[in-house]
Amino acid sequence: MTTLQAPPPPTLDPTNPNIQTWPALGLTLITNFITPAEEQTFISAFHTSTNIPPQSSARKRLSQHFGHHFDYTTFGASTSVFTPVPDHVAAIASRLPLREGVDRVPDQFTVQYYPPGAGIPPHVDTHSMFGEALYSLSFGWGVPMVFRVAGGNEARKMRLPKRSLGGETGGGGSGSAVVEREEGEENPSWELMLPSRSLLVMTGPSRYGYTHGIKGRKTDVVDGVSVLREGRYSMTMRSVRRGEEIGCDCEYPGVCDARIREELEGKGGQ
Ligand SMILES: O=C(O)CCC(=O)C(=O)O
Ligand SMILES: [Fe+2]
Repeated sequence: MTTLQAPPPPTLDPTNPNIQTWPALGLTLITNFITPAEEQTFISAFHTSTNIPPQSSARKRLSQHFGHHFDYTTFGASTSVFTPVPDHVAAIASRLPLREGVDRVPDQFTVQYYPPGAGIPPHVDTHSMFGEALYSLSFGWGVPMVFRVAGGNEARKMRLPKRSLGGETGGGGSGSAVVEREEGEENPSWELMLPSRSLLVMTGPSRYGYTHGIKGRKTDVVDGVSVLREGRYSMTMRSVRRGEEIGCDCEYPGVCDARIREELEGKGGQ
């Protein structure tokens, strides 16, 4: 059991107590983003759907995809596997906060179920394949998400010839390679509680220059009280980059797949 390390203080929206932002990080958390009734719809839909792969272990994460599936070999969107987006998912997508002229309505959706105790290793979602804004809706239960400044260790792992793949039971995120942290490397990190029915929006530094992950543990300390985790669900929403849009010019070349590809191709003498 680990105690939460507090995130930097948020900026509060004077007109809406549900909105907390960290402008320097490009991070926003909106509580009560969906109603309890919508949450129930999502949970029942997940359990009655037919496109969830068989669970290899009751303790592992389960993923379900809508739109172009996430391809765990390219870390991008599948060009061939597509599942139509159900109405309850499209309804949420249509009310996401978009920055005018910058963000597009997401067209790829990954619903994941985390049994109690399950987590997701720290990772950086693939920069080049998806639009900047990543949206994650939490439901069923609240858990803390760990953010850590991506450093040399992440950069090294991303340069390995064969990266670990996160499949249905996943190592890494549904949008990335796994980044395991090595001992002795302690970049600044903190945990942000993602309450059930909240929406997290990652842009800028939190999207490109930080890893995010969820510790696999049975208990969380919330407001000083130890609570047993229950099953948590999330829906990650991304917009797929296509053709000329694929690429990235972020300020974090060390953990940018587009830059790493260029660098490795350069080394290969092309
Ligand atoms: O469960 C979440 O909130 C985040 C999942 C995630 O990071 C991913 O799918 O890439
Ligand atoms: Fe992720």
